[in-house]
Amino acid sequence: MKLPSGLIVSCQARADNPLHGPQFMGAMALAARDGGAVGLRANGPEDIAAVIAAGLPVIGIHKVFSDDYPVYITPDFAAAEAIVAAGADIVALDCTERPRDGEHPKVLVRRIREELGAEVFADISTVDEGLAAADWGATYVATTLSGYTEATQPKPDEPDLKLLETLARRLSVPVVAEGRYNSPALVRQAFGAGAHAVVVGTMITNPREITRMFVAQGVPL
Ligand SMILES: CC(=O)N[C@H](C=O)[C@@H](O)[C@H](O)[C@H](O)COP(=O)(O)O
Repeated sequence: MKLPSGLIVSCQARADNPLHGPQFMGAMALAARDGGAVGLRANGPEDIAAVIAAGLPVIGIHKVFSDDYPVYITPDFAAAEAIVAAGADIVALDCTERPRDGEHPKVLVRRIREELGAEVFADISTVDEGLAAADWGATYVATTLSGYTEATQPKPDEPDLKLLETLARRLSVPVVAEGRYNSPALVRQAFGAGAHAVVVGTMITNPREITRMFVAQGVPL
């Protein structure tokens, strides 16, 4: 399924989160769909299989953490294969130039498209990485990793609208805004800057973080 233009909701909860698990992420997906989301992003085969029931296009990722390498979003072909088998329409992967254990992202993009027949969603952090990923054949380029790589730290509170705007101007593939789009006003700015779609995670699907924000910013000491 192609990714329509609109709001995409990322339904993710790590193992330490009380909402971890396919039952919760499946329910989040239904709520997001009923609220008007046009697509979903989910992590790992189990959660992906659960969110598919919402009937929206799914951007699948497979986070695999390593002590030796910084790349963890779908770091290798086996990780991509597992999420396509679970039903992901689109595979998102780290397309930064950071060191990894295994094949270069250029090779992964080609293999995912040719061998798995899936579309590729390139998570990048800089203009050069975005241009390279589009050259390699990525179907979508997304600003997901801005603020999370050495080249883009320290992480600001605001999303990287400048990166989005530059890529949208220079690329012919759809550019997706992702990372710290924490309010409807910022989502609107992303569309104004040329985004094809905007992915929102924490502020919609992570009640623990939302509660922390209310407590930190709203409750008097
Ligand atoms: C850097 C990284 O690992 N980002 C992850 C990618 O899948 C998720 O943890 C984010 O929640 C997602 O990108 C949405 O962003 P935000 O939660 O800021 O709306």
